[in-house]
Amino acid sequence: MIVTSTEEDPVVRLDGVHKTYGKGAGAVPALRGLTLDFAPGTFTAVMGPSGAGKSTFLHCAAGLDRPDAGSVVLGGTDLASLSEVELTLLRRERVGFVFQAYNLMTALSVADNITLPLMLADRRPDRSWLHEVAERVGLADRMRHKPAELSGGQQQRVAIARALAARPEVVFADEPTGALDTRTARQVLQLLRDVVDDLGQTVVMVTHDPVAASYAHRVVFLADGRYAQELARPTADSVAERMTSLGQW
Ligand SMILES: Nc1ncnc2c1ncn2[C@@H]1O[C@H](COP(=O)(O)OP(=O)(O)OP(=O)(O)O)[C@@H](O)[C@H]1O
Repeated sequence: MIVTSTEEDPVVRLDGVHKTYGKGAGAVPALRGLTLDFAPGTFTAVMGPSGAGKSTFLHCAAGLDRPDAGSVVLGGTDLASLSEVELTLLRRERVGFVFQAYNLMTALSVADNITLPLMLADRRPDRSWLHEVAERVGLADRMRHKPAELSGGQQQRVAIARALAARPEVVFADEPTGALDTRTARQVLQLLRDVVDDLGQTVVMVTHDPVAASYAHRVVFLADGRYAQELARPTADSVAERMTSLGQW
């Protein structure tokens, strides 16, 4: 298990990232010189008080939005050097996403949802990898079902399988267990941890929940749009304690 890495290049590196919404008197600075990196094969939780810049960080890191200043390098590619089309392709082929609301296509089967990113990228599915992913998320016998026929936890596991299908360099998860009950949430979090430990996937998860964060190798705390501090080998208690020391959540 890799907890931190000093030798390998990070999968994602943000350096001095600034992002302000709006202009003039109404301008809201969301990121104010954020520098942060994520080593390969690690699971990082990103936390911080409301308004700390977590969503903005995720959008900039995943190439969904562009910083005003500073750089984001993903798998050796400086995102600022890419055109909009190239950025779309990078998101499709090199990044996986898991959202709170699953975001599955209701008309498609589980199997088609999982392979959708590959179809969009015009890539031939790697059958043995898809089989491994389906087995791992425990849905191999549900491939022909529609999302509405699955529980919330199962739908989120489909979303995780979809995120893994293209073997992305990094998976970004935004409150992936926010809509799930406690027991189901723990299963989904353990699944995320397992894909990191067993498959070497890199996962970055934004969360408000100290229990969710405790499944990560490392918790990074943001405050006022900057890196504030971090915690290795977190427990729910140690995360909750740090949260209180960072002020109002
Ligand atoms: N589209 C936008 N237009 C204007 N201001 C925005 C926009 N998006 C975010 N902000 C502001 O930027 C700051 C950081 O927002 P962000 O959503 O990144 O924080 P967050 O840590 O994810 O917060 P939360 O935990 O409440 O979701 C906040 O002050 C927010 O109001």
